[in-house]
Amino acid sequence: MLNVSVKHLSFSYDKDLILDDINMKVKAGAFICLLGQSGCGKSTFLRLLAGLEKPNSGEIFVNNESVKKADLQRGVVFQDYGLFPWMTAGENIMIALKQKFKNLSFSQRKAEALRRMKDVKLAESVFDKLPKELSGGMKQRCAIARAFSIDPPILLMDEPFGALDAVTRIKLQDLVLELWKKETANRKTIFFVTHDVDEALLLATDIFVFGQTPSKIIYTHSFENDKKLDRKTIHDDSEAMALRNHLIKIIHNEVQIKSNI
Ligand SMILES: Nc1ncnc2c1ncn2[C@@H]1O[C@H](COP(=O)(O)OP(=O)(O)OP(=O)(O)O)[C@@H](O)[C@H]1O
Repeated sequence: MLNVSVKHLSFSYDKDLILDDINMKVKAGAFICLLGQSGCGKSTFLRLLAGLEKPNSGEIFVNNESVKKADLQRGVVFQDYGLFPWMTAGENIMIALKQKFKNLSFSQRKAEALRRMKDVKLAESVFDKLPKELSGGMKQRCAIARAFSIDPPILLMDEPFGALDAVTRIKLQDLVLELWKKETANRKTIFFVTHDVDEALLLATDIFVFGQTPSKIIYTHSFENDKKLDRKTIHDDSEAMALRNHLIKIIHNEVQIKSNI
């Protein structure tokens, strides 16, 4: 389990300042949801966490070690699945396993890939199918299986369910929560970008809201004792409803807020 801290992080694309002095302390095993308007820099922030971009100033630390480049400690799941189109679903998982577990034989990797597919409720027959033969939900299950197969202590998820229909989205939200919760001793620290406040309320132990560019963190909310809301509470409970409405107003600049941190 790994803690993450972000200290005075700033980042520009050429001359455009996108992230301006971002600070964050995240405890190991937290489920962090990142909210903010389109274009505010959430994906950019995830790319910095992944080590795919370098900050102009400031640093990201994972257990006090500065992030300098991408590595297998941080897995990534993208909205567009990121599967190699020329490989079958099974091969997409096996190639990730090969990177991480170099000593596994082919049959061991195949067995592990099948086990990971079962975890995300994909039938064995999907193993030999190409991504183009799968529905969006199946592709995303495959991408999730691949990310979990290398067992990264930190998982970065960039709007993973943004392209899916409502029912599939609900199923995959439940699946990710189930996978995250079942690792009680070694829970992953998840950073999850979403536009959807309800999704954040359902998944998050902590919510961070980014303002518009140059973006700062303008609001945070942590649930006490990592208590999680269920779907019914989000829609029926007055406190949860008030938080939901408040978050929506903050994201859409309807309330003037400097920062609550
Ligand atoms: N490779 C790039 N080169 C130049 N500018 C970029 C690049 N990637 C993103 N940007 C710009 O940086 C800003 C932040 O983009 P980013 O994708 O991080 O925002 P976001 O909050 O994730 O948006 P969305 O919610 O729409 O995905 C935007 O203005 C975008 O146009």
